Amino acid sequence: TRSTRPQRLLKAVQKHATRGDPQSVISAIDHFCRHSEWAMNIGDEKGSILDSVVSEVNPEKVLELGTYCGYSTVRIARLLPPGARLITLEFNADYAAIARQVIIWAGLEDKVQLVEGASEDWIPRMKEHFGIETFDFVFLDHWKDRYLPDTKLMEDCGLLRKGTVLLADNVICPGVPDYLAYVRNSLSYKSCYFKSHLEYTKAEDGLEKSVFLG
Ligand SMILES: CCNc1ncnc2c1ncn2[C@@H]1O[C@H](/C=C/CNC(=O)c2cc(-c3ccc(F)cc3)cc(O)c2O)[C@@H](O)[C@H]1O
Ligand SMILES: [Mg+2]
Repeated sequence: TRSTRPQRLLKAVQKHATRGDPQSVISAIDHFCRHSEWAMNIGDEKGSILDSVVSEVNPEKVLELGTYCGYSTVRIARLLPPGARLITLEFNADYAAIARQVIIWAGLEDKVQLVEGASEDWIPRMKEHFGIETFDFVFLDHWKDRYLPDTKLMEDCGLLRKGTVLLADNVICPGVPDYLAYVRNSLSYKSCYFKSHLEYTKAEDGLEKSVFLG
């Protein structure tokens, strides 16, 4: 049977990227998506904004919602200081399998814990299962109608502390109107918009950075 797009993306990484070199993995995926097949990775333009926010926060504990093929997982993990940890949640077994291989090819498996499961099931278990008190940085890039309920769930589970940074992809395209209204109007967040473009296209998209005020 015909291979899937994530399988072809992984093949491109294993063919063109140097094992243990995260930047070459990032470049191989961006080349594949720009010249072969579009895929919903954050991409190089928004990815540079993600890099700058991660570098500014310099987080010890990171949560990513929606691993997909692991592109943003690699972008974030490559910037983390020694001892820092990234937990990424992915409930599609096929995508999780591809992402695991991409993360291993980048040589970042020691910094990343990929959990195969749904955010709503695992957010409430972060403390007892992973010994996580609070997260320093959260990247939201899963189903767009889940950004808001999962943010409220993280608040209710006490996983956000004064200063935790939430960074949300696709706030324009496909768009997350309910989430945007919440973080921009809530007195518990200081929010700002980074205008950019939808990955590998000229369409407008952007990232919303929201700092939890406690
Ligand atoms: C049920 C909620 N909980 C979840 N828990 C764990 N993993 C989850 C969850 N939801 C979704 N996922 C996973 O996250 C990923 C989903 C991402 C959804 N992203 C998009 O739809 C998206 C879509 C576009 C896009 C933009 C313009 C288009 F014309 C077409 C597509 C661009 C993007 O950057 C996107 O992120 C998948 O790997 C999915 O299996
Ligand atoms: Mg996205």
